[in-house]
Amino acid sequence: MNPVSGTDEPNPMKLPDIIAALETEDIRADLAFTKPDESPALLAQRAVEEGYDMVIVGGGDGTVSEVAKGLIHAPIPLGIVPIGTYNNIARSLSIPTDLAQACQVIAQGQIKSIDVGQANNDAEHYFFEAAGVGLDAALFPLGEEVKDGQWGRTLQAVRLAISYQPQRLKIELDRPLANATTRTSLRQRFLRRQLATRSEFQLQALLVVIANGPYYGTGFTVAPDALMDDGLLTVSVYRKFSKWELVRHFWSISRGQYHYNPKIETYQVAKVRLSSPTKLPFHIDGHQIGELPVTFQVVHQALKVLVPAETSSP
Ligand SMILES: Nc1ncnc2c1ncn2[C@@H]1O[C@H](COP(=O)(O)OP(=O)(O)OP(=O)(O)O)[C@@H](O)[C@H]1O
Repeated sequence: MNPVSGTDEPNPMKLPDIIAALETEDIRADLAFTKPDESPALLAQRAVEEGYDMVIVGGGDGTVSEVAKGLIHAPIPLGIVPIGTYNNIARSLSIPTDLAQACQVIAQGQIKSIDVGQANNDAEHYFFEAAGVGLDAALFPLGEEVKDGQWGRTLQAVRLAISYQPQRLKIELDRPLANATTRTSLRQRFLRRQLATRSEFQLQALLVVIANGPYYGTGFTVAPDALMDDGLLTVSVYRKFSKWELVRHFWSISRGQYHYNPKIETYQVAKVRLSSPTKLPFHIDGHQIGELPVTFQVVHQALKVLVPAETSSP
């Protein structure tokens, strides 16, 4: 459990309720708290080695993803008690935020093997929500401080967003465009006819989001149709957006309303490579970890998670 995830009452005060809810479900758990400067992935790995039946994480997306990293390809599942601020991973998996209901899912739900994203085939660089290149990668370093209500940082983020220019990018998909296209914009339909057999293209874009699930960041519905178990990442290319359109779009997706916009091209692939003639950073789950070129790929069914029984995907 992360004692500081979320913004409401301190998590240790929720502990008696969580333990009682687990006991009601006949689950007896040993408890460990996360530390600010130590990845809880190690705790999860140790639990696997010591023969525990499952690992239950109480925390937000940062904590859930760190614990999950320790369980990639492990034989035991992850149970999630979402007590973070946005809980995108839990939301993507239809796990309730009510503590008792979340514990019920852990006891009575089904085990689902979900996909995980990976950057550059690097065992250190898994992602669960989304990766990105362009404006959001530039903004994410400011994100945590904005989340903490530091208004100076918010102003800095707005200034950066307004002055950010579209970037030249080369996008290489692992399949021909015609096979990667989901909902089609006019340009996509044009591409589909003209370039159906091509799998790479060059363009200028404000940002490219590579989503594993529907939600990321501060609760954005970024890829409403993304499933976490289909072996595919959803690549959304934001082209020719005016700043005003972008603000409007992100405002509405932060409120769960996703409107299909013909200026967003969407592709579904298992692997995508992005490169650029300029130095551009990329992020995974909000952490800026390197510069282009980068290859993102899906690791199919990498993680076992307890989700509500008989719920259709994600
Ligand atoms: N014992 C601790 N004391 C202080 N900070 C901690 C401790 N354990 C973990 N952290 C920090 O908590 C952060 C992760 O928080 P987490 O993402 O779980 O919550 P959140 O930000 O409220 O939720 P969400 O990501 O869903 O919005 C990491 O930055 C980590 O370093």
